[in-house]
Amino acid sequence: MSKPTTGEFTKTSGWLDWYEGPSQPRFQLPAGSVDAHCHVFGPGAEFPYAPERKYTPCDASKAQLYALRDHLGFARNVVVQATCHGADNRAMIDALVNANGKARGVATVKRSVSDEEIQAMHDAGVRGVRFNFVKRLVDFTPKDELLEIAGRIAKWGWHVVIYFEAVDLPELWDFFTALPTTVVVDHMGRPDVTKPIDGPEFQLFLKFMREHSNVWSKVSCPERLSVSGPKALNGEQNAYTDVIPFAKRVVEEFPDRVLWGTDWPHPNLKDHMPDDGLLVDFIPHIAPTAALQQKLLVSNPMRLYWPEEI
Ligand SMILES: O=C(O)/C=C(\CC(=O)C(=O)O)C(=O)O
Repeated sequence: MSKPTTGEFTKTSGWLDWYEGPSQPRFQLPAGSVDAHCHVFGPGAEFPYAPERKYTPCDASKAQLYALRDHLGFARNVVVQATCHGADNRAMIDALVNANGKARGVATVKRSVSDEEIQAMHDAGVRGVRFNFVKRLVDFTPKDELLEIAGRIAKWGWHVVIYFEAVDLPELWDFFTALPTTVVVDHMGRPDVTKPIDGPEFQLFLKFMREHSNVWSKVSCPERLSVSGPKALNGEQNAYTDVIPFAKRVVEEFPDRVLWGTDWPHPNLKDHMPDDGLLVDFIPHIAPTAALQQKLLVSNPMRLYWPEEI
């Protein structure tokens, strides 16, 4: 992979660029595996970052993303609109239409989006919208506006991806359970992994999935959730052990409703930038059997993003 660039934008202070020269994973991904959560950033010179953004990243282009896909052994990607591009989906869509059908996308849209625009995004490969409730990333959007969007995109068979932090789930519960589509939670709703897995916070998340069969979860981002590490660097084969019980519980209890993604280029990490090859080696710790791996990496994402091919 080529080096990260910054273009004409100035990166947020302390920004960590994605890891150059990731290792070759020891874990061999099943054929047809999908990286179901990753982003493209710009390049800013071609697709400028949104004026309302809360951070300015280093560039992370479609070519660099697809080089990583091939290096790690993934077959396909789901490119999720990142907040640094606001509701301007051009960089994400450009990545989709240049992927030979091997990428689908999740967009951010405003209430003002037209049916023609939704149809054009659908034709490009978009299959969902993302509602972000992480306060450091976005300004508040009224829930009636989001519900209206969810109702409209449901007609295209799209789903809603939600990103929130565990402490906010009680307050968001009524809204989330009113959504009319499949709902995909980013990074297990960001559990605090220093709290007990059987404590009220994570149990509420499990109840959310248990009582609502339309709710799926990405069991991604151990590098973001981990407190005690060790970090996926320097050949570490047992990284992020504090996250394993949480992700494994979700995979084992809901094997047909889980997805996995690299989260490349790992926006806003402050502590370290993981070696993506070692992140792939984390997968068998949370999905220990071949059957669970097949569902997590192939059957589930195919059912959600490429149902016409199965
Ligand atoms: O990459 C992620 O999923 C997480 C992010 C960034 C993000 O969601 C965005 O900018 O849209 C984060 O926690 O900063």
